[in-house]
Amino acid sequence: MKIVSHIDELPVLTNPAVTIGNFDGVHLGHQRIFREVMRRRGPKVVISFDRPTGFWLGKPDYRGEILPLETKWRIFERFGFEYAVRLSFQEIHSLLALEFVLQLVHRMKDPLVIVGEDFHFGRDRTGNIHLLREWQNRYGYRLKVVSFVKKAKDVVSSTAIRHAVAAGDMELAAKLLGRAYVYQGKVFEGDKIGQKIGFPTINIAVGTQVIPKEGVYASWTLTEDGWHPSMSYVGYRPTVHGKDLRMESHVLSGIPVVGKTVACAFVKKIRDEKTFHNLEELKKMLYNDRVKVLWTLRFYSIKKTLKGLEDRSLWL
Ligand SMILES: Cc1cc2nc3c(=O)[nH]c(=O)nc-3n(C[C@H](O)[C@H](O)[C@H](O)COP(=O)(O)O)c2cc1C
Ligand SMILES: Nc1ncnc2c1ncn2[C@@H]1O[C@H](COP(=O)(O)OP(=O)(O)OP(=O)(O)O)[C@@H](O)[C@H]1O
Repeated sequence: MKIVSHIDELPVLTNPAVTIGNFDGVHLGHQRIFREVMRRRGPKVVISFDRPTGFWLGKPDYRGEILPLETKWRIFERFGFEYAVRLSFQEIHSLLALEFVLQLVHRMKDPLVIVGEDFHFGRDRTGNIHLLREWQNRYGYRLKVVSFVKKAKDVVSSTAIRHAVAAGDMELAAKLLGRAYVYQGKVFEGDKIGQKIGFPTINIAVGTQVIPKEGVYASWTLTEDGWHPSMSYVGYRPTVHGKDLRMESHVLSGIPVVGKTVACAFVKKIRDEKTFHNLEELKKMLYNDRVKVLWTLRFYSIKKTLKGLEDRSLWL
């Protein structure tokens, strides 16, 4: 997949199928659009942003990215896109809807634009599918609107997924995403207390993705040597009077973990975080957690957890 940073850096494309959006998460709704694009013969183009617009606009319900920033582009490639335009928000947010359409048709001959029902674009989100429909003949493109994907009563949207993750509802997040939520981050050295009590942990630096609610999770942790069943903790470590929010993963097999960056697929929350009187009590609880996690993961192989997106190269 060729990635460019402006539409006018694309070669002139004939009959391309083009889609536009944040696509944070590449959730089930986005996937329906991508499948529509892939059914077409012409070059396949995705136009997206360096970071979701919610981040730049400082929306109060924006809690971070769903996908690690680079992973989103790798998943586009995996879906079969041949070209990706990686626009910076600063550049695009002041463009009028019409200016955007003109840029598009300047570089593309008879493009087919494929978007969802609630697609908005251009300055102040003034562009929408009604305008796009109206302008089709005048500016020389075709429009295909993909119907909205819903999961029973649940709306599939990046916003809903961010909420689910922040609330610790990993099963809902996975239902809307079509795979488990994955957090990726750099490893840093902790205080080594975990080692002393027989539960060494990988400490994952907090980055810009949505942070799951404080608690303990059944998870899979990806290191340089593959995915490992694990139990992960998000919280302030009240038992040891911790100060900052930590994300830690204990690999159940105890295999020494290598790598500067790891990824953690959160499968299911198994309990809330607790304050223990001492490390002995915490240790006892960790043995219980281990049993619960092993039991939970019996039903979630890594293949079932990530639905074909388990390649290391997508996440690290
Ligand atoms: C599965 C798991 C569950 C945990 N649950 C709690 C908890 O409920 N309360 C708490 O204070 N710390 C909890 N911890 C965090 C431990 O206090 C922490 O791993 C320990 O302090 C080691 O930190 P270190 O790696 O920086 O040395 C948990 C850790 C893991 C791996
Ligand atoms: N559930 C869905 N079904 C079909 N298409 C969808 C769905 N959700 C979003 N889309 C479409 O995907 C494209 C990209 O939209 P965007 O990434 O902004 O999605 P979003 O999930 O609605 O995000 P947000 O929650 O931040 O508004 C748009 O064309 C949009 O209409």
